[in-house]
Amino acid sequence: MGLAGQSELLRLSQTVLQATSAIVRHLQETNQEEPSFHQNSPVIQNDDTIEATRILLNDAAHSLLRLVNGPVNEFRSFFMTQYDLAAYQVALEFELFRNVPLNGKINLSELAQKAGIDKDRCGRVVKHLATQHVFNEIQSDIFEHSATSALIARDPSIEALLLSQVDEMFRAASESSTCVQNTPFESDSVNSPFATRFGKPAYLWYAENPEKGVRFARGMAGVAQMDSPISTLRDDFPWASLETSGKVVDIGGGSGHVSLHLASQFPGLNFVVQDSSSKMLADGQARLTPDVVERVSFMQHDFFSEQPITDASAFFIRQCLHNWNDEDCVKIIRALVPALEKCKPGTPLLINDEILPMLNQKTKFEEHLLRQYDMCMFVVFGSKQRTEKEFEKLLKRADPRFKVVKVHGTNSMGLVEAHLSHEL
Ligand SMILES: C[S@@+](CC[C@H](N)C(=O)[O-])C[C@H]1O[C@@H](n2cnc3c(N)ncnc32)[C@H](O)[C@@H]1O
Repeated sequence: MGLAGQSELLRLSQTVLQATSAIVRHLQETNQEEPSFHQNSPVIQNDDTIEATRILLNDAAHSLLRLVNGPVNEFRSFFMTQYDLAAYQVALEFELFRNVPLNGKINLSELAQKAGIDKDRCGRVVKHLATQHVFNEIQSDIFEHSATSALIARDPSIEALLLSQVDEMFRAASESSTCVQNTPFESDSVNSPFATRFGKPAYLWYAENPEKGVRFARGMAGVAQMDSPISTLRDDFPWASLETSGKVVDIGGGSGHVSLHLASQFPGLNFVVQDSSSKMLADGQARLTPDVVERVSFMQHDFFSEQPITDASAFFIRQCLHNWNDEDCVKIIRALVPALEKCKPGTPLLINDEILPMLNQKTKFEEHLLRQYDMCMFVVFGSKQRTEKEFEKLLKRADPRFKVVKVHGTNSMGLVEAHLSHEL
């Protein structure tokens, strides 16, 4: 029994019921069909309130099941997780998702033949996945897509994302403790599980394996669909308050998809996309649309070198610092100081990254998702996600005159606004 004499299990199940009822009401009020596992099932169109309800539901349902299952049953489900990944690895690598027809069905012999593998292992993999509603086995040895498997078949960026995770990242993750054993007090791209497995840091390995690099980059578009939508950025910061014709410098901006989006929303602003990769910059240049072509430019720049633009209205750096350890981040931020000293006082440095919550600031469900990214950064780059305080510490280490004036944004991505005081 809980503190108030009420059953904790019932309290959690009531939360599950209330949250589910709110979602069903939302579907009815907005004339949406309920989702099913069918391959053409609609997905729930959320607004912010329903998204908050979905999080509450997940948190309560997971806690409820964990309590009812108890630790032994929990570990019975967990300790073979790597074999779930093994099934995904085979299914993705041998294109089982593509080979099951959308809006049709296929028997096992034909599927194995198309995949070019033996019928026995093909069947075991698909049947394993079907137990998680990834594919439906509609009759013995006859399969069709489920909503989940159909997404992989339809969306190349999701397929690429999953492939790079179950291929190189899964292999890299398995070297995590070896990496820490090798360098117990040092973590960077050279001393990362990825480098332990592949012999070099991820960015060098991808440069030498361009087909995997392209797959990785395509997968990043899949991540943006799930977790770091750039659409919310428009409202996360008062961009329109920057001076007219102001210049926003998008540091490590890749091919500039964020600047292109913001430029289309704020016709009074100009953007300079900086990146070390000439390939990405050329890719962005080729994607300029007439409405922004005059206002978005591209510049090759290494963010460890002194920032050359000294008349910016804002410096913006998105999802770059989480790829680097603290020492490197301090160098990246410090390279901006001479430029900020020459810009107008109050010129914002905007750091757009996931922000790890303080204890109990978020539900366990949400914190777990964020900490999965943190472990991902450790495995791939020997780097980390940070709390607001950790960002503040980095800024102060780079220059004690930095002050965090506000943290914008309410979803998993935050926008830390820092100013450099011009007084000594
Ligand atoms: C995770 S991506 C983020 C891209 C973009 N800001 C976004 O949010 O989609 C990191 C970016 O940092 C760039 N990068 C890596 N090392 C760099 C360096 N030394 N100088 C400038 N850019 C660099 C990469 O080329 C890549 O585009």
